[in-house]
Amino acid sequence: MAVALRFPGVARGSPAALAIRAAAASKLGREQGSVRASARPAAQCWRRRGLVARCQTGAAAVLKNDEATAAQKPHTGFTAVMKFGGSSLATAERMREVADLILSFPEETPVIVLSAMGKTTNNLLLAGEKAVSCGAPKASEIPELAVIKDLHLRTIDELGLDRSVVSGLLDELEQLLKGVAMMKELTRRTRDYLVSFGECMSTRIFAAYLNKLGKKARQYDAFDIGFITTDDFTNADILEVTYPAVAKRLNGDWMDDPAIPIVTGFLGKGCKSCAVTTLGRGGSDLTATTIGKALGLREVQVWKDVDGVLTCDPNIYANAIPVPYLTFDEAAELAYFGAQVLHPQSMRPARDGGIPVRVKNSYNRHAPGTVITKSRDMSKSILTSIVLKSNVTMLDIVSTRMLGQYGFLAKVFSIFEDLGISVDCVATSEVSISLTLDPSKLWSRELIQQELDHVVEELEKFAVVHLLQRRSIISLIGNVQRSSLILEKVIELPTAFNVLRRNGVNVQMISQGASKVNISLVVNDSEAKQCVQALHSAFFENGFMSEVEGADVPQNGGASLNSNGAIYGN
Ligand SMILES: Nc1ncnc2c1ncn2[C@@H]1O[C@H](COP(=O)(O)OP(=O)(O)O)[C@@H](O)[C@H]1O
Ligand SMILES: N[C@@H](CC(=O)OP(=O)(O)O)C(=O)O
Repeated sequence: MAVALRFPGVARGSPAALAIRAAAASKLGREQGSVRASARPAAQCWRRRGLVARCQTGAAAVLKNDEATAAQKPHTGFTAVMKFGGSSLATAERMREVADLILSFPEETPVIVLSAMGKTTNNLLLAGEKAVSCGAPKASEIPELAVIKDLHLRTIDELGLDRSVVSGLLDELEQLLKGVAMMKELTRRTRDYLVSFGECMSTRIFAAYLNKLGKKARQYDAFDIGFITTDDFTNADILEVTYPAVAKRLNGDWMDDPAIPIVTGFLGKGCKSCAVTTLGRGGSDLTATTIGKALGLREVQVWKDVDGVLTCDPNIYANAIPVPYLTFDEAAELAYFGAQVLHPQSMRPARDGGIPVRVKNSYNRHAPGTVITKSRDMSKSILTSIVLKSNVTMLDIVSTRMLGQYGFLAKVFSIFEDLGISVDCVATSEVSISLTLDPSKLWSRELIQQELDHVVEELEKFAVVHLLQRRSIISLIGNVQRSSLILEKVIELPTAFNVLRRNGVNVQMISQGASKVNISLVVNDSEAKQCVQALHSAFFENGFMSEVEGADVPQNGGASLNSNGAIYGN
């Protein structure tokens, strides 16, 4: 895969372009011919996987991805990324503690990634929604704006900083809300610009505070240092060009004038629009792992308000316990299926770069946390965590044709493809299929009832369709090698299903993905929490794990269910 490195102001064929070409080639130990340096006029684009990035004037050296990253890594004084989420930065007191925590690792030269303070992102979104209908004269009086101003100014005062650190941004924010109020609309693009104020303010405050403590720090807005994304506002993807650009900027600045970088999480710059984009809620985790990969660092630490990744969401069940080790695959699956603790995409750069991720508790810094790596000793592991994803839409589709007809599944999936709707869990037989629709995709596309009706209408041309809403997916994230044991436990007496039945829970679908890291059960939303609690007790609290540890267990493909999934009745 090729990426383009741009060097603004360097003309094609100029001595500088030739020098870049020669330097890149020699760095890679390659023939000069394998590296192309060229100049391109402003507004010309380079294309990658169909995505187009508009670039400034500059020369482009085309290298392979990993080589490009290597070429950008002549030096790094940096050792790790430390990311702190909103829950770690809720007040001035918390900012002090986080600064103290960072300074308690004098051996580290970290890159710091910060989210917005506390609930600031939610408050910004609420303020934006209220601005749409309140009328321009009232925009300054939106209560959430007052909460945001109060939190940030109070924090500045309590930390003994100058209010000018954020006063300009607060004025701009108020102007923006007035603009939204005048226009009476909040587009996704404006929404991203609006929420960016949270991270822009928290990083400025924190950098100023570290400087005040005598630790030299430099604030960065991610959209200004090479975080280039797609233009999918509110849910943008990071483009490959980001890695060399970010490495070049952070390493370059460090070499010129060493200072701890304090980078805004969650934000990027759209490749075509050049506007501020966001990476989806919780996206600062992804910013952190992206920087970790770009700089080839030893590890990425994400500091939260819990003792690591837990066996289930502690808000659903207080008996959840920390999981000490996870693989990238397990963590990605866990995040994708709804564990709010990590951003679903955040494991990708870490896995690609082979950078371990450590989930730690900023309120309990000595707790060991969770270490996420490429592989781990799975010999004693069975079930790792139970995850709940609520408000899911499920479809039961039964072919009206006889058995033996081919093309049924293909037809079903081509409809979803045509309508651009993403499917989550699937369980199938030859003539019927149950599936759930990915709610995050529904949210980001704001899929409306009309569209769902359209899906059903299309499917009804060749099938009987039941649309079932307000369902929950309960995902059992577990050991690849012992999925059959988990299934036995789920299905057979005297365990989980029995527990579920005793609790009157009707399991409507079971699906086991091909990766076998994940077994999913679909139940009604109203029964889901009770179901998670019952499963947690059955698996984690009744000695089951220690009972089966080391037991001679059959490998994949449990007798009860087809490994590609099966409908379990309704
Ligand atoms: N399996 C889980 N393990 C740990 N935390 C979880 C899990 N599922 C949900 N959570 C929730 O995720 C929260 C931490 O994630 P998040 O709010 O994104 O933190 P931060 O804002 O600090 O990045 C926890 O407070 C907890 O309520
Ligand atoms: N502030 C953004 C981004 C983020 O990552 O936040 P946190 O780290 O607090 O989950 C959000 O609330 O979505």
